[in-house]
Amino acid sequence: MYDIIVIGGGAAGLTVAAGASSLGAKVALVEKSKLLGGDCLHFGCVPSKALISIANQVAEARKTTKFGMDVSGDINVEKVMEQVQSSIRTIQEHDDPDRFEKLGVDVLFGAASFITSTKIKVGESKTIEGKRVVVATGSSPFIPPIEGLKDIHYWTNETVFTMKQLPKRLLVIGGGAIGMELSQAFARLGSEVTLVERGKTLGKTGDKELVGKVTELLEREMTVFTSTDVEKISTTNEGKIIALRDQTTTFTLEVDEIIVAAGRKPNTRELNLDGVGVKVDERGHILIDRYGRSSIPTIFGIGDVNGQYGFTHAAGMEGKAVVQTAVLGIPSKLSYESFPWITFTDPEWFQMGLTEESAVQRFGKENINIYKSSLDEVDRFIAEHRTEGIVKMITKKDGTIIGAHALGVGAGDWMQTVVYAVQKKQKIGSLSRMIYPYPNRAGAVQKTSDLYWREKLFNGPFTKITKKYIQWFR
Ligand SMILES: Cc1cc2nc3c(=O)[nH]c(=O)nc-3n(C[C@H](O)[C@H](O)[C@H](O)COP(=O)(O)OP(=O)(O)OC[C@H]3O[C@@H](n4cnc5c(N)ncnc54)[C@H](O)[C@@H]3O)c2cc1C
Ligand SMILES: NC(=O)c1ccc[n+]([C@@H]2O[C@H](COP(=O)([O-])OP(=O)(O)OC[C@H]3O[C@@H](n4cnc5c(N)ncnc54)[C@H](O)[C@@H]3O)[C@@H](O)[C@H]2O)c1
Repeated sequence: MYDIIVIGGGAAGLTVAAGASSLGAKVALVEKSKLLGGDCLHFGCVPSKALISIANQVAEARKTTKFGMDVSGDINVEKVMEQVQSSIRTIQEHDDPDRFEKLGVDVLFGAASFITSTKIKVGESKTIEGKRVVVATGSSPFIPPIEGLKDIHYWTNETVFTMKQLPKRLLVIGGGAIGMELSQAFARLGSEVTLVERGKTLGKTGDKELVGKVTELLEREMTVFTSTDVEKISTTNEGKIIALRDQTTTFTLEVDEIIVAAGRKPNTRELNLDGVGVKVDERGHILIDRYGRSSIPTIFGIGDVNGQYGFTHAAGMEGKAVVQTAVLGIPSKLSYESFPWITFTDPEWFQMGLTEESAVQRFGKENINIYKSSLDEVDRFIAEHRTEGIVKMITKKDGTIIGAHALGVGAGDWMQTVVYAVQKKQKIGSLSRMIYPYPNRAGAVQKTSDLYWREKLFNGPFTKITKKYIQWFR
């Protein structure tokens, strides 16, 4: 009898397996594919960031023509993907089954499903038993029911990182994080990209002002259609004919290849959750309480499978909390307070907490302050000719940060200071009091947080008092 059975060897499952066994629990980790690491390593974060980095290098190299460099020619995508795969292989070593076996974890390969709430079938014939079961089976690409799509070849995040030929004309369906990141990467590698989003905006949950700016920047490199549906796809000798419909008209487009990035679906179908009484929502996500427990309290659902926040760092946070709850019996809440994420477009888009719209709705306009700086006011970005972007911080009247958003080169890194401040319950003023080595990019945070003091100085009684004091001191 295991103390814990973990189903799924991705970001969430590996965190639990390593954490639980290091506390001395008897752990089994079951993985359906041949390798540990999950989506993030094999088809997600790692290959996409490797691809984005190469695409950005190509874009930067092309810019050097204006300094007299002779940069021309086409990209060999097979070679690009070789480098992408080599990034995966290097990180894979960290997720080697041997490492987990050495930690005391029994690693079993095969698809898992529930027989009872404590008995798990692995592959065709093996059965194991555990006091607690953590389901961390992740998610897969959702393929929308578009007429003609299933009859043609298309790419998803599970296949695209093995592409061998750069498409001349590429359609990307879906303007979420995957769609935005991959569209820009392929546009920079040399494809003519059309990005189609059926919703009103790209990155739908974002702060409206930043969504507008990201869209504007992407539109410089590709065609973007929002509020547009793909109605039908057919093929001819020349390519794929895409029938599109926006709010007023229908029109067609011809492309060579299609990437589908239209959302995710949880991997719960084959688990027999229904058979053991684990409740799921209408899309199949495991319904959990604030400790990550399902409707059967000894069964947990963490990572993409619970449909909360589809990020590796969410899976990690949930995994750590569940180790404490399931192994030590000390309930630890999953906490999404001050949860940040980054869309790795260039420039990067950082988001944390409330947007301006949601803050106004929640607290009322009169109860919040908005502090904004444009990157064309920050020396480093000016020096580098990379002034496209903005920092926006939203606070309560007392300076408590309730939202932080940024678009800018490297924003994902330099906005981490704000994450730390929020987690340490520091107000916006304390960000202004730090020393920022000149001219680092985090200077954009300083510039924005300085606005808080400036406002206090000019709108409060402080200047009147200091004036009087200086007169007296003279
Ligand atoms: C293109 C792309 C880019 C991304 N970029 C980022 C990023 O930059 N930053 C970020 O934070 N997040 C990113 N994500 C999201 C991130 O990849 C996921 O949030 C993360 O992988 C979720 O981890 P998980 O453990 O829940 O699932 P996974 O990592 O998918 O792991 C689930 C594992 O369970 C296994 N499994 C499934 N069913 C069974 C079964 N029945 N029995 C046994 N094993 C099973 C699977 O084979 C898999 O190994 C990206 C995702 C994609 C698709
Ligand atoms: N940088 C990152 O952290 C990062 C990067 C990539 C992915 N991810 C994770 O992966 C997941 C995002 O995946 P995604 O971008 O596929 O999903 P998503 O749900 O974020 O976006 C999918 C988009 O496709 C649109 N769509 C759906 N059907 C459509 C259709 N028929 N025609 C046109 N548009 C259509 C939806 O309106 C939606 O905006 C999230 O969990 C995200 O957190 C994170």
